Amino acid sequence: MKSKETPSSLIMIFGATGDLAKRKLFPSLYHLYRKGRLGNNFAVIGTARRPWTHEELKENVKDSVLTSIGKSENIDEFVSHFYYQAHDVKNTESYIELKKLADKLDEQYSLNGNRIFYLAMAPEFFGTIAEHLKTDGLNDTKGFKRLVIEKPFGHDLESAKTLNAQIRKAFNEEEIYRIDHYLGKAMVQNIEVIRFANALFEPLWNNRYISNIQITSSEVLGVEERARYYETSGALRDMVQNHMLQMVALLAMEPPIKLSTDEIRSEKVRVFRALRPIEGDHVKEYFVRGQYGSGQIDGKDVPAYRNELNVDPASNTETFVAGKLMIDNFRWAGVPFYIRTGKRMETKSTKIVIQFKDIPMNLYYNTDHQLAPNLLVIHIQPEEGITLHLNAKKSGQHMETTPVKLNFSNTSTHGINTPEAYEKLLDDCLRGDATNFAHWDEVALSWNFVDKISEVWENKTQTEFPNYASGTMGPKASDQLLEKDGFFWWPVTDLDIDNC
Ligand SMILES: NC(=O)C1=CN([C@@H]2O[C@H](COP(=O)(O)OP(=O)(O)OC[C@H]3O[C@@H](n4cnc5c(N)ncnc54)[C@H](OP(=O)(O)O)[C@@H]3O)[C@@H](O)[C@H]2O)C=CC1
Ligand SMILES: O=C1O[C@H](COP(=O)(O)O)[C@@H](O)[C@H](O)[C@H]1O
Repeated sequence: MKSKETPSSLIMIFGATGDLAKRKLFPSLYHLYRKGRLGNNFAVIGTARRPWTHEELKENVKDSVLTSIGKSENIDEFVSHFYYQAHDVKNTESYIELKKLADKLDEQYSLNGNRIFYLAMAPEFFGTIAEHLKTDGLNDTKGFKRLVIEKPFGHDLESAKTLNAQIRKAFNEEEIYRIDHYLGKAMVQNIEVIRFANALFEPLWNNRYISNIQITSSEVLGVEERARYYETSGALRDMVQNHMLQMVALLAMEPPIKLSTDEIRSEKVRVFRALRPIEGDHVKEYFVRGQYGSGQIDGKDVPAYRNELNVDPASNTETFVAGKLMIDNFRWAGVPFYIRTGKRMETKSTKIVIQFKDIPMNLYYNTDHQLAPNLLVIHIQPEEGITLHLNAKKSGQHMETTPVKLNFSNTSTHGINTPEAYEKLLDDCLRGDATNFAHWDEVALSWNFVDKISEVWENKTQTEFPNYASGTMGPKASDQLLEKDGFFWWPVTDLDIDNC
């Protein structure tokens, strides 16, 4: 559970010259500082190989924050808390220098030995850094020690186990914060509240009333500069193993007995344990993979995945996945959870559609329009909110129905901008709340599920790649996946709050 006190802490960012630090971490720390969530007893050490000075880091932090807030502001006081130490994570001696600086700042800012180590670096370094933090005494202080680890947490179950064993030599499970930034998104956090704080939904949240659940997370961007990583990952490892399965778990879990980290995590783990394994010949029945071809985005031509920088021209990597997940427990027996995610799709959107079963008898059957099913749409991004699709009487003399929508827009209610996911997660970590981070058991079970699918895909080259044009919603087979069950993907753009 979250502590209400403003913590004092040293925050050490490994990979401080990188993209994540610049685009997400520095601005998030600034927002926390502005809101008084960081207090004044903090110091940040940025490290990377580049021979920057403290001043160069400060300039970079300034630039990143001002770009992010889009206006000029005096942030010198905030920036004065930042320090830089050039450091190669493979070099033992530089940890000794790092420790000296950390101990000095600890005293200067009265940090009580509290330390957060944020690994914003390529995953191949995670294990080495964790080991050095222990052997070189950086985590040997009297305060709290927390290790924040970026994704991907391994490449498969085996490598994830190896990594976990490495970091567990230096940190306890309670000290490890495995980031899944979707768990910091306002509306992902809202799933629990919608379900467990509304008498209206919880009684209906089961296979008696829900016919299917659809989760779409589509991106317009292509692979950009990340092909080296993405070629070894693909959409299944990049998005499904973590973000998509985490959303499934939050939608499907039983109500926890209380809102503690352990209780929530244990309910999510039970969902992963109930996930029907999809393996061997069943993979093609339940899962569809796609790779984008060339096409048009916003009227501009974009290249096929195989023509992107650093991509193998015969690449078998999937940039799109659609799947049907079954949760074999009492609550969800028979209810498909459809997921789809991909790059270079028509629109940037993450939405969850809960489709309720039709009413038992339609009194209005003979009117012009057949009754539309009730839908609960949870808008995760870019807009944040909920829409409930109902049927009402059309105004006029006749007894005709018309679909109506009840909207709640999170952004318009709570101000212009809800906090960035990273801001919330950093705040949680500072306060020792690991609820919105992935526990090892969740990571292991989700790799176990995904490995069985990737095993089949890696052994069988997809001869039809590319199989969807950039700017579309994926391959035809993704639509057929639902059609064979008598459903269809609700078009995400039609469901936008603005279109209501
Ligand atoms: N960028 C993003 O939006 C997201 C990133 N992530 C994850 O965050 C992590 C970082 O990603 P990102 O910032 O994009 O990566 P970048 O490649 O932009 O940054 C990598 C950082 O690591 C440093 N580095 C590389 N090798 C060494 C070394 N031997 N010793 C010390 N420092 C080193 C680099 O600095 P230098 O060259 O100066 O040494 C740089 O600061 C990855 O795990 C990624 O998967 C996750 C979600 C989103
Ligand atoms: O983790 C990742 O997520 C992003 C999508 O995140 P979003 O918050 O913009 O939806 C994805 O582009 C990236 O490939 C993946 O590594």
